Amino acid sequence: MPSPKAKNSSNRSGGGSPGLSGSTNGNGRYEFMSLNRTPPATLFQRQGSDQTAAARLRASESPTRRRGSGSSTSSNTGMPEEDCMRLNPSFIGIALSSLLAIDLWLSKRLGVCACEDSSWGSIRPLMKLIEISGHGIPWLVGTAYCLYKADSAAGQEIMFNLFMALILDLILVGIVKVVVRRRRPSHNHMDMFATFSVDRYSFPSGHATRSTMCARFLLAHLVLAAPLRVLVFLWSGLVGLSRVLLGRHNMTDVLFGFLMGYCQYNLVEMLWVSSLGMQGFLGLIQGSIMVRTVAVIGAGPSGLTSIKSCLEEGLEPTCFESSDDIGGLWKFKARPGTRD
Ligand SMILES: CC(C)=CCC/C(C)=C/CC/C(C)=C/COP(=O)(O)O
Repeated sequence: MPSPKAKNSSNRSGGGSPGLSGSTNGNGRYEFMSLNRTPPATLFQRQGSDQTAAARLRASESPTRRRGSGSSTSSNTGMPEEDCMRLNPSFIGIALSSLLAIDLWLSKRLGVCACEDSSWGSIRPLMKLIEISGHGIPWLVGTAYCLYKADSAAGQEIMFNLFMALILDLILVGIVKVVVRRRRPSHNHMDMFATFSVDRYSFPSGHATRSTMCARFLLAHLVLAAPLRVLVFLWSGLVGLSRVLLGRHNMTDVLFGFLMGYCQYNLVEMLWVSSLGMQGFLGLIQGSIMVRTVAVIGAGPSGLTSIKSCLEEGLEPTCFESSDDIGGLWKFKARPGTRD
C-alpha cells in the first residue's frame, strides 16, 4: 500500500506545477492545482463537496483547449498554443471591452438623476417630463388625432406615414432589444409608465430612436421657422441625454438609438405611402376596397363616360381632387357588401 507521502507525490505529478487554486485531499492535506491543467480525475472522486467547483473549473476551459490539451505547444514559450492566443486577444476584442468598460463607468457617473437622493435628484421630475415627451403613447395618440382631424390630402398623407413610422420604430426596437438582451443599468429605478416586457432590456434606447426619427420627420415635412427647427433638434438630443441622466440607459444604448432612429427615417422615406395607397389601406381597414381611380382631364366626354360607367357598376365615389369643375382625380370604392 503506498504511503500518504507517495500518494501526494503522485498527485503532484498528475496535477502539474503548484498553481493558483487549491483544495484539501482526503487526508486533510492541502493540494495545489494549476488552473492551466485539467485536475486529475481522482481529485473529483475524492472531493464530494468540491465537485461543483471542479466542474466549473473544467467548464471554464475553452473547448479548443480541452480538445487539444497537451497536443500542441508554442515552440519558444513551451506553453500550449491556445494559451498563447488567449494572452494575445485581438485588437478589436480589447477595444470593444475597453469601450464597454468606459461606457458602464461613464453611464453610472452620469446617472445623476437616477433617484431622488442622487446628486441631481431635484431635476428628476423635469427629466421625467422630457421622458414622457419622447414616449410612444403620446406620439401615437397625438398622430392618430392629427390624422383624424387633417382636412387636406397632404396633411393626411403626412400624418398617416408618421403613424406607420412610429409603429415600425416600436417593432424594430423590440426586435433588437430581444436579440441583444442587454440589461438596464443596475442604478435604474424601473418606474416608467406603459412599457412592454421587452423594455426591461436597454439596447437600444427606444426614446432615442423615436426622438431622432420624429425630429428628422418633422424637419423634413413641416415648414418651421428657424428657432423652431433648432428647438426640435435640441429636444431630440435632450431626450437621449435624459435617458442616461435618469439611469435608464448606458451611453452606447442612446448613441446606437440615435443612429438607428436616423436610419429608420431613411427607411420610412423608402416605404413612403402615397395618398392613394393610404386611401386603399384605410379602405381595407374599413372593409371596403378602393377599386378604381379615374383621372379626368378637362370635362371631355370620355372622362364623363368613365365616371358614369363606374357609377353604373355600383362603385361609390369616395374622393374627388378637383383641378376644374369636373376635371381632376375621382376615386371609387366598392359599396360595402357588393363585392364577392
Ligand atoms: C398602441 C401601442 C402598441 C402602444 C405602445 C406604446 C408603448 C407602450 C411604447 C413603449 C415606449 C417605451 C417605454 C419605450 C422604452 O424606451 P427606452 O428608451 O427606455 O428603451
